[in-house]
Amino acid sequence: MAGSIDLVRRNLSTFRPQVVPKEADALRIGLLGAANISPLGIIIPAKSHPGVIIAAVAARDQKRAEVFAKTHDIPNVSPSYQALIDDPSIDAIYNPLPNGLHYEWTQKALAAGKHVLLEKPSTSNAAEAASLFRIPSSSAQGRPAPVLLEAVHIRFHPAWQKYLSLIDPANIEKAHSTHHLPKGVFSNDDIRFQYDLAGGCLMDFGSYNIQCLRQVFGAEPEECLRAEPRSAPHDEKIDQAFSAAWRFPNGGIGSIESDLMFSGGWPFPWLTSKLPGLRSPSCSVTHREAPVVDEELPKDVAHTVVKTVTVWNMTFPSVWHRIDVVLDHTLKTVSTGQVTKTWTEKSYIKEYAGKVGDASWSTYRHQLEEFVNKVRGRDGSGVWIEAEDSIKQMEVIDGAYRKAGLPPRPSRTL
Ligand SMILES: NC(=O)C1=CN([C@@H]2O[C@H](COP(=O)(O)OP(=O)(O)OC[C@H]3O[C@@H](n4cnc5c(N)ncnc54)[C@H](OP(=O)(O)O)[C@@H]3O)[C@@H](O)[C@H]2O)C=CC1
Ligand SMILES: O=C1OC[C@@H](O)[C@H](O)[C@H]1O
Repeated sequence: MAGSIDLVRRNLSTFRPQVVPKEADALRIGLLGAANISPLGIIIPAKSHPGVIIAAVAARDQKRAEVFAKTHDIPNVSPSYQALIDDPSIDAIYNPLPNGLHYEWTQKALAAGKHVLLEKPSTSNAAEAASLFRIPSSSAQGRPAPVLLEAVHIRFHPAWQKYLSLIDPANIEKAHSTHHLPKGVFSNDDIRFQYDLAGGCLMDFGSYNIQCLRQVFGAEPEECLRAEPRSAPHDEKIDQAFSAAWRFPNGGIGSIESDLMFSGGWPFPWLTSKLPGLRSPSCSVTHREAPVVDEELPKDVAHTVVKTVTVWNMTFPSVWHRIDVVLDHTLKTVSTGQVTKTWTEKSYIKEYAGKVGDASWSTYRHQLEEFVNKVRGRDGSGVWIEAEDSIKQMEVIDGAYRKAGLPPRPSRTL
C-alpha cells in the first residue's frame, strides 16, 4: 500500500512539478518543431530547473507553433526553424525532429553557436554521426565549441547507474535487453516507419537496447552474429521489430528483442514479472559461474555462484522500476562432479533518488541537469555521453542493418 501511495505521489510530481523561479542568466532554450516528445522530454523537466527557460518554439506551420506555445506557456514563436536558430536571444536548441533531420538541423544550430540537446538516435547513420560529433573543440574565433549531447536519457537516471554498479563487465556471459510496444500505438505513417526519415524499430526502441548492451559490457561489440528484422508491409527496408545478437570482447553474448508493433501483451511494467504476456522494457545480465571462498566446506566440495542482475523498466524508471539480483548457488563434489545442493537468493533494489534531485526526477530531468551543468562548465554528476560514444552507437546500428541485409538509414545531406 505504502509503495502504491509513493508511486502516485512520485508520478504526480514528475508530471506536475513545482515551478521554480528562474535565474537571471537562465539558459534560454528553443524547440525545433511542435514535437510529441517535447513536453515529456524538456518542457516539464524545465519547470523545476531554475537555470532553464523554454523561450521559443518554431514549427513548419506557424499556426501549429502558436497553438503549441499557448498550450505549454512558451513566450515566443519563431517563424521558422532557421529563424529560431538565428535568434540571438536563444542559447540552446532542443532537436526532437524525425531522426532523418537530426543531422541537418543540429549542424545548423552548432554553426550558429547554439548548444544542442539532440534526441536519440543522434543521426541517421554513423557517417553523419562522425561528421556531426567530430567538431573542433573551439571555433575559428577561439570560442569554445557549443555543447552537443545525444539525449539518451535513461543513462542519467540513478536506477541505471545503480544497475551498472551491480555488474562485473569482464565476467558477463550473456546479456539480453528487450523493448516492446503494443501494436496500434504508432500507425504505419508515423515517422518511426518512414525510411527517408531514418525510421525503423532498431533506430527507435532498438537503440535503447543497444545502449544497454554497450553500457553493461562497457565495450563495443566485436561482431554482429545475428540480425533478424520483421519488415513492415509498406516498406521492407523498415523494421517493425528487430532481434539481434553480438559478441563482445570478453567473449560474452549480448542480444536484443525490440518490437514497435508487439501483439503479445501490454506494457504494465510492475505486473510483468507476475503475469505472463505482459512486457516491460528490461535488461538482464548473467555472469559467468564464479567460485565462492568458503573455509567451512570440506576440501572435496566446491561452492560456486551465478549472479543474474535484471532491471525492469530502465526506460521510464521514475514511473516505476525494479532491479532483481538473483544468486544461484551450487555445491558440487569435486572428485565426482556431482551436484549435491543448489539454492537461490533473491533481492530487489529500487533507486529512485540519486545524489541530486529527488525521486520524482525523470530521466529527462536528470539529463537536463547534466546538460546545463556542461554548458555552465560545472562538474555535475559525472554521467555524460561523449561524442565518440554517440558515433559508436550509430556504427553498431548500421552494422546490424547490414547484417540483416537492410541498408543503413539514408543521409539526406552528406
Ligand atoms: N527520448 C525519448 O523518450 C523519446 C525520443 N523520441 C525521439 O524524438 C524524435 C521525435 O519523436 P516524436 O516527438 O515522437 O515525433 P513527432 O511525430 O512528434 O515529430 C516531431 C516533429 O518533427 C517535425 N517534422 C519535420 N519534418 C517532418 C516530416 N517530414 N514529417 C514529420 N514530422 C516532421 C514536426 O515538426 P513541426 O511541428 O514543425 O511540423 C514534428 O513536430 C525522434 O528522433 C524520436 O526518436 C521520441 C519519443 C520519445
Ligand atoms: O524514445 C522513445 O521512447 C518512447 C517511445 O514511445 C518512443 O517510440 C521512442 O521514440
